[in-house]
Amino acid sequence: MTKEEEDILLQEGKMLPVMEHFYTIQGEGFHAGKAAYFIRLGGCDVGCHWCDVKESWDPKLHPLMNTEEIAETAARYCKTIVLTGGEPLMWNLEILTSKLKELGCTIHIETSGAYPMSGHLDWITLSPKKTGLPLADIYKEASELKMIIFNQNDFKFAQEQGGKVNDKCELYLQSEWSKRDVMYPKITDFILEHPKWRSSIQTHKYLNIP
Ligand SMILES: C[S@@+](CC[C@H](N)C(=O)[O-])C[C@H]1O[C@@H](n2cnc3c(N)ncnc32)[C@H](O)[C@@H]1O
Ligand SMILES: Nc1nc2[nH]cc(C(=O)O)c2c(=O)[nH]1
Ligand code: SF4
Ligand SMILES: [Mg+2]
Repeated sequence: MTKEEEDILLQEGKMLPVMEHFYTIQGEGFHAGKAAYFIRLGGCDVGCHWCDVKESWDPKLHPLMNTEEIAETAARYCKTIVLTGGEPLMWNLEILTSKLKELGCTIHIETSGAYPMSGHLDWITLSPKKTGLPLADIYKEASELKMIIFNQNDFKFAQEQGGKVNDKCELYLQSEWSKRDVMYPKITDFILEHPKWRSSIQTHKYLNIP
């Protein structure tokens, strides 16, 4: 296949760069503890210096896979699918999510919101980043807001972003992993003062699962 032919299939969402796909337990946020099949798409230019999957950033390092085949594989394991990355909204998710819906799946997405929404998404986990702010449309659609706390300034950013989401959106503070010993005590104090927020912990890292 030529580069041009590949680009067309990517634009149409018929093929997608898949870094990895695996059956595990959702570790974070509202659905923590739930079995889910994760599809991690390559490609992200948001540039979080503490990102725990920097290997995902360059999409060229990840093989293009046939979208309908990846959907069929996922749905054989589980009907809860988590699309993540990288930044999954960099890609056209129409075909992937249509196929997953046809197979009876509920589709969750983990996103920074920095790219336009596409496809059929049942649960949107929005995790805004200062280096690539969410586009305006996603705030009214977000199911949960998951703010990463790396330092004290991030509480202010969390409150700003919390003011932009819809009323039904669940609000979470999650410490950046390497700062957890310092930041969870601060997150605890913050939540006791602002009880509409809840804490989220990357439980999969304690369980030693993907
Ligand atoms: C790797 S990102 C991929 C999806 C999307 N790019 C995003 O940032 O939402 C998945 C989730 O992990 C969070 N995350 C990434 N690195 C982290 C770290 N070092 N500590 C805590 N959470 C982290 C992100 O904020 C996001 O909520
Ligand atoms: N178990 C598990 N839960 C997760 N929740 C969000 C993740 C992600 O990287 O998007 C993630 C992940 O990588 N593993
Ligand atoms: S937006 Fe997500 S994938 Fe991209 S650098 Fe930040 S945490 Fe990593
Ligand atoms: Mg992760």
